[in-house]
Amino acid sequence: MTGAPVPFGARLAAAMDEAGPLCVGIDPHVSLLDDWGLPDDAAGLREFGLRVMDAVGGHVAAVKPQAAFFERHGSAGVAALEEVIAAARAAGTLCVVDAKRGDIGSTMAGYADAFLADGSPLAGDAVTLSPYLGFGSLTPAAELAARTGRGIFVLCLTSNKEGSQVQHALGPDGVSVAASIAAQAALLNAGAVDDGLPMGSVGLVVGATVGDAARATGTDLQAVHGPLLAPGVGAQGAGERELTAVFGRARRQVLASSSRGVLAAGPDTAALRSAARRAADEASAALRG
Ligand SMILES: O=C(O)c1cc(=O)[nH]c(=O)n1[C@@H]1O[C@H](COP(=O)(O)O)[C@@H](O)[C@H]1O
Repeated sequence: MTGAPVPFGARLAAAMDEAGPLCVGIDPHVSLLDDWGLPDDAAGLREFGLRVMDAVGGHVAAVKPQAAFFERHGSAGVAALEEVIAAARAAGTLCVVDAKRGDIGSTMAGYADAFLADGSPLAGDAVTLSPYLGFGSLTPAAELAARTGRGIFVLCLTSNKEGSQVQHALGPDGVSVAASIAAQAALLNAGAVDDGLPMGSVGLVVGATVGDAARATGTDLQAVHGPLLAPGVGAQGAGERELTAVFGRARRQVLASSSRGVLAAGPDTAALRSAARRAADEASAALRG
């Protein structure tokens, strides 16, 4: 007899306690493939992703393959992404598939099946989603994630400077888009709070580069009671100081994410692993101290 799956938020909290609050992004940029002596084709992507998994699998809380780089090579690239997701599963390392999907509700159900259903080759442990067709349009994904013990990370305050155009905008009620997204995520996590879980499974994406945007937009990150995926560490310039400043009292919920900052140490396995270790130690010092 199998019981209900352990919810993603609880699994992530345990993984962060054990390995430190770091996610290694698997972003096979053409320039990195070149540096690693790999071809810019599906076989190169596969090799790149599996080498990263070999180096960091079992050593970090999570990995985050960036779907865009795999999709560049069509179905063969997507097959390589599926292999990387399977390798993360085999290593017991949580996998956030960075696909940033979002569509009207009935189509969203299709994306939900692709990235969150048991048995789907593209399903990791969580997926990144875009709420800009309305937070409610993500309901099919939130519901399926809850049923399968997976998680979702909803874009809230993104690390790019253009994001503020949309995310800082005020609705008719005077509430910013970012604050409204955070409040709706908090509602979905209320059950986890009631159940005494360390975190809910509905997370937000909040870039480590956003400065005081949470305060400026009235976004209560701590009240989300869910994981906060924080890209922008490393190559985009954020470090320990920024992580502490951006997240303040919400910092224990944060999963810092670095792609190029770690990947630049490759292709040597030991060098990649120690770059990930250093990044995890920095994230721990900033977020857990
Ligand atoms: O959802 C994301 O992960 C994401 C959101 C965001 O606001 N900013 C951001 O950089 N990302 C992703 O995080 C990764 C950052 O890569 P590096 O800048 O190389 O660490 C890329 O895959 C981005 O698509």
